[in-house]
Amino acid sequence: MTEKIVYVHFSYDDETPTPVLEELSKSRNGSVFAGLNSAGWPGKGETRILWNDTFSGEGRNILIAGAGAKNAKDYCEIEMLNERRENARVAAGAAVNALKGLKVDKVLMELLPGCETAQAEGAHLAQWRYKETELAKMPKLIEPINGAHDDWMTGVRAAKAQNFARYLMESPANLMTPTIFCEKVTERLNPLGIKCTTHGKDFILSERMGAFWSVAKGSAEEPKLLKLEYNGPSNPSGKTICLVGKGVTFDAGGISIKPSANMDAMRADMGGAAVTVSTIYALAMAKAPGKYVALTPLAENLPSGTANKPGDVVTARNGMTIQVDNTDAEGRLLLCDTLCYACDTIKPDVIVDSATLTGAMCVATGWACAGCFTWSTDLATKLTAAGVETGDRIWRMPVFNSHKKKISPAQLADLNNTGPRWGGACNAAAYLRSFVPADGPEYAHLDIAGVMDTCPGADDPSYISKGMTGRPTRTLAEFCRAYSSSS
Ligand SMILES: N[C@@H](CSCc1ccccc1)C(=O)NCC(=O)O
Ligand SMILES: [Mg+2]
Ligand SMILES: [Zn+2]
Ligand SMILES: [Zn+2]
Repeated sequence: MTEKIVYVHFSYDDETPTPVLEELSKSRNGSVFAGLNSAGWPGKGETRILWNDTFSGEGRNILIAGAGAKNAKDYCEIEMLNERRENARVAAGAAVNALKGLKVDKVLMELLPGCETAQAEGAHLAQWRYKETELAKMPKLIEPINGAHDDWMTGVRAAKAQNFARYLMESPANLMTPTIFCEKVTERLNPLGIKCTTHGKDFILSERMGAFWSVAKGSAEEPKLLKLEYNGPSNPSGKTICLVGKGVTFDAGGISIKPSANMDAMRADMGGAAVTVSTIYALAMAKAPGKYVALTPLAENLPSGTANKPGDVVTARNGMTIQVDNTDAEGRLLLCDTLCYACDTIKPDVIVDSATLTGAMCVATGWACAGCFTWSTDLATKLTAAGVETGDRIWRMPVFNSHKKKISPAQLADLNNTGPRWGGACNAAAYLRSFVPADGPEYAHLDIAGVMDTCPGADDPSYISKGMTGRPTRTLAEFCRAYSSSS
């Protein structure tokens, strides 16, 4: 059987083609424009398919996707986006989505100058599915027709890293336990020269991580602390970046059990760990400069006879005592010990943690962006700038001493692991901040609970199919690249 190929081209909102599409139509006696005039030119993110266009010479399957406004800005202040590149991501994704179930072997995509990376990202993020049977319905191969192949490959790698995070997050909790997570990550990352070290229960206890252990002891699954180390070919900044990611492979809430509706989504409560390891994966695939260490504490949060009970007091690695009034606020218990461990043993210049930490973050910003909590304006600016480029945005949130006062002191301990509902994401950030010494590394906490999965019914962002998103892997990788490249 002959290979089924679809050529993908682009047009703009004012019903004008790209120069390449214009030439193509001319060479086919105007057949493409004739087809588009009949079908109607596609709007942004829409597609039209001209099957077996035989008007002149060789028959060709041609898909035209709408790339939005011709004069889209490189920085749109209202949307805080590189709009031109985001439009390219959306258009490339729409093209791939439109070919679902049509038994397409190969997509050959026109490259838009300056948007090659974004197109590869949109196309390859759109192509990915968790289920093999669904993946089989998508176009098998996506290749560029013309132009900057290196930039295209940069996008292919970025999408591959985010798709790895999606795989880790989407996997059912029985198939992605702390042990399996470490195995899967090591299997994928070790061949790229990333040192992967898995620590178990004994290490966690011997390192006095009492808060982390208090959550883990409620489950029969052994907790793990996974450490990744990647050194690029050079390190222009001379700095060490440490990434930390919450890895709760299932969060039932513990004794403060969650409602059963949609509890299955809590298989992705290890999203912070997934995007953290996938960022290191992206950097290593790109042979990016810099020195990086990633730490992901992994455990299950279940109700059981050995689980934390509301009111229990546990002691963190730094000696601080914590009253566990809500066992569902477990992420900060894993993270606080890991932050202390990072400061003590790695002594990094900067720490960025990622965590599906609070329902309050979902309420605050929904699916639009991750929340960034930091006392470093420089770090907030750099993280925000990375999101503008990748289209996977970061928004700075407040974390003040007034938030800290809501959780400390507790009645029976130095800190409470929960506080008032109001400002819940900020209160959690203030809790975490207490574990990074003021004279220690620069520090930012990303609450990624809102961007964990897609927006039901709205497919937001459009180039990511329904389910767990792997966000903001590409933004973290972009931040790391920019941070490590600056002197
Ligand atoms: N696991 C965290 C966050 S749960 C937030 C969420 C819910 C549904 C879909 C996506 C994310 C947790 O348990 N936090 C405790 C809390 O917010 O009270
Ligand atoms: Mg999972
Ligand atoms: Zn929880
Ligand atoms: Zn959780």
